[in-house]
Amino acid sequence: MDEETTPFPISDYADLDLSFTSFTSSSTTVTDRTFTTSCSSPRSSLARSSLTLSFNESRLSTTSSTATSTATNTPLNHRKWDPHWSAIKAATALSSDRTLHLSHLKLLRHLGTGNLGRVFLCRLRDDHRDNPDAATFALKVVDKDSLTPKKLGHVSTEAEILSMLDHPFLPTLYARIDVSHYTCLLIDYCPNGDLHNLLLLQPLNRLPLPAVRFFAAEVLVALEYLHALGVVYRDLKPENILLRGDRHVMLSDFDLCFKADVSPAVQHRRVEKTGPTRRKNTHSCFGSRREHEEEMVAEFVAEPTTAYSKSCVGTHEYLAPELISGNGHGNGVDWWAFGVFIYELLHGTTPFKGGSKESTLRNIAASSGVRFHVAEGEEEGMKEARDLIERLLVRDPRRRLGCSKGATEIKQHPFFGGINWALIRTYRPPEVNGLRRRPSKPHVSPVAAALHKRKKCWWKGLCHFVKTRCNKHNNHSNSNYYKYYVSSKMVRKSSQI
Ligand SMILES: Nc1ncnc2c1ncn2[C@@H]1O[C@H](COP(=O)(O)OP(=O)(O)OP(=O)(O)O)[C@@H](O)[C@H]1O
Repeated sequence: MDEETTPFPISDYADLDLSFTSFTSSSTTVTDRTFTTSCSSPRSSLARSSLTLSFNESRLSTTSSTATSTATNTPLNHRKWDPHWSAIKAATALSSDRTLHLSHLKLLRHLGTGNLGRVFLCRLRDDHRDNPDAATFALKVVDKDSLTPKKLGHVSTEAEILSMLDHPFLPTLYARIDVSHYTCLLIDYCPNGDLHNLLLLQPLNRLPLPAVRFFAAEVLVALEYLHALGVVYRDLKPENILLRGDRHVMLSDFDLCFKADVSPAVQHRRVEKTGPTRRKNTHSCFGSRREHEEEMVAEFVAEPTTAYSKSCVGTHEYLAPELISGNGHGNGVDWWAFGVFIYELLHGTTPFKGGSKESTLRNIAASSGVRFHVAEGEEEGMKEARDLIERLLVRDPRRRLGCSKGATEIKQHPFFGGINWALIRTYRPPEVNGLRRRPSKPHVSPVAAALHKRKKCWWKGLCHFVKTRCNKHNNHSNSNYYKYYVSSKMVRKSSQI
């Protein structure tokens, strides 16, 4: 969107008034699939049709402790050159405390509304036209006054988890800005929507198997990282898988997570070597016999083994049986949800869906595995996909794939055969309906960009000069004609550069 045409009036510095009147979400829908045991407050942000954030930031920041900004300008060493951090650094270089404030940001568009607040597309006010993506972010704005204490707890959880993350398939928290009764979280913007919307664009709402394998593999890696931090996600579903500009995934929504202790360890496992050269003949006094060669493999296991929670949260169709029974659950709920997730990407619906939410819960509680309709001449890899889903949707978490050794054992399943896990972030994402590769923009060197800027300034100056001269000498001149003349000249001029 062209920032000059943004409909949102935002005053420049002192009195910051972020007022929004239009709230039709362009590409996202708010689903009602999320389930928590809490009830909404009457002042819930969802119930309101518009939002106005109106406060004086400068007054607050000098007189009150409620205006704080954290987590800015502290990139980890390996991310020092991330263009987003450089853009923030450049934008805050002139502020006295070198931290990011809301006045550094310009809101461009409303992206969507969740249980806790609204999310906006925003960019740094400083012009970064040579790399506009670097200055673009998503800002989650939570009005704390409108939330119940339970939901306020979810906001804290989300902010805490976000501040821990440093992974290509998870959001980076660039800044947390607390002003008045608002908490604002600045994270990566994902311009390609979410997997739920992508599914809706597919024939029969199903993704082709290679695309399912790709998205599932990336989600698996992200879940593995979360588990290694001791975080149980508990809200896996296509709606929460956003797609970045490069079409890789980004998990979002961490308000339902819970945190547990982890004790990562390297475990050793004996495996049989395969292949024709892996057998050897041994000779003894009892004759000769063929033996299988074995080798020890070291596996990194980092699962929150002591994770245990009793609260029933999540999305009906994705809830694991132990979550519904309320007898306590651990990280296994994520592996159950992972099975439902792969099923939904492949079949366009979830396996236990009933006519109502209650019947869905009953179906899950009574489930004894998942049944498939096996079609003739099915796609290659479907057999492996079915097997993986069956091993994930196991009622008893102790027997469920992933529950003893975590993601490692899921990665070894034949469905993911051939994936080089260490390089997955460099894989080219699948091209499916609604998610095509954009032709890359021609690279403009910084020198050419600076030259272009100078030429534009020169041309603007000339136009201004001509305009003032025309006004001075010809008060009767047709200003429409002048505008047409200048703008058509500018178009021609700029297309030459
Ligand atoms: N980083 C982002 N980039 C682009 N769009 C986003 C981003 N984060 C959120 N959105 C959009 O904004 C909407 C609201 O997001 P939000 O995380 O607040 O709530 P939610 O996903 O509906 O979940 P919940 O209600 O459980 O918090 C989402 O539906 C999503 O489409």
